[in-house]
Amino acid sequence: MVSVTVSHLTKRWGPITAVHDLTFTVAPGVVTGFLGPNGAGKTTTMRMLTGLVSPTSGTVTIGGLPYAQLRRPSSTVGAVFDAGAFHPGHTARDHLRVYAAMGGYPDSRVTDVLELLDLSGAADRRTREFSTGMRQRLNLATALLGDPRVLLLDEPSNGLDPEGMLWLRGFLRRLAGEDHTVLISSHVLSEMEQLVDDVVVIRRGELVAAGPWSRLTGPPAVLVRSPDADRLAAVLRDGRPGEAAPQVEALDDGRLRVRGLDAPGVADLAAAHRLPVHELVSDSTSLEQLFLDLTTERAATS
Ligand SMILES: Nc1ncnc2c1ncn2[C@@H]1O[C@H](COP(=O)(O)OP(=O)(O)OP(=O)(O)O)[C@@H](O)[C@H]1O
Repeated sequence: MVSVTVSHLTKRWGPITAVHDLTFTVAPGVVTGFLGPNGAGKTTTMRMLTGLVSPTSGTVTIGGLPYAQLRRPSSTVGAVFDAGAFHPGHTARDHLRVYAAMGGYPDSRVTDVLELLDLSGAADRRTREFSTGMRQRLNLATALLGDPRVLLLDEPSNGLDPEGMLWLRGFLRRLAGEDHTVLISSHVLSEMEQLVDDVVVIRRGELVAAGPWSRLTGPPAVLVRSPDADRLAAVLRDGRPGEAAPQVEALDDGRLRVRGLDAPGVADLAAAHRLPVHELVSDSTSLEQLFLDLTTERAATS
């Protein structure tokens, strides 16, 4: 099991401090989201993890060693940065063969990763015909040629459709389940909700929050709309016998925000009291708000 440890990492580009005194750990066996708004320093950090950019100060170790001291870096760390740097006339198999030869991996690995990434059927098609989702998978296949224990993905969800996102989610979950260490950056918090276990949030190159997703977001909330909101609020506040009372907040738009009771629980209580429910959704807007609160200037001054 290989952890990635970032310690007091700083990167200055001339007068710009892209990353400042950043310290965090990425654990194996979980998917960690690396979150921050545009320009926060995610790409710069990811590049420092793979030795593509050298830090001004601070260190990065992978399984206890700096990247430069890894015996076979591409069999320890696989990284996916920009999508689509393929020769348009090459087939997927051609592309992977070139990279396998560079890494010193046998051709059988090409067949393995094509299969792993659901690309066997497209192996002999030219990459110019590939969709965004297929390009992403070919990028992943390239990164996984050396069967690395650590996978770094910089904004992999860019341009992916819902089906592509669902596939990516399943794939990364599987890797984490096999004790891989997975770090995935994004500036879209809602896309990460179903995908990551842990988060590292940065703003202007500095750490804002790190830890399990659930600690960051607090208990999940649901939003419920009823024409009889006041009575429903009273019923929900009473909760279920023998359980902690849910928190209920009346919102300006007439809906109630409920914490401490899930959507089926809210629906069952409303039904038991014959109260009509016109809408019942999980509260994802609060996630975006949380992200904004964490990463905007207001957070810095409050
Ligand atoms: N090669 C470079 N030379 C000079 N400045 C750079 C360089 N690379 C990044 N920067 C600056 O460092 C800061 C952080 O950029 P970075 O690309 O790491 O952020 P990011 O969080 O990945 O953003 P995005 O989500 O937009 O990709 C920005 O101000 C950017 O302009």
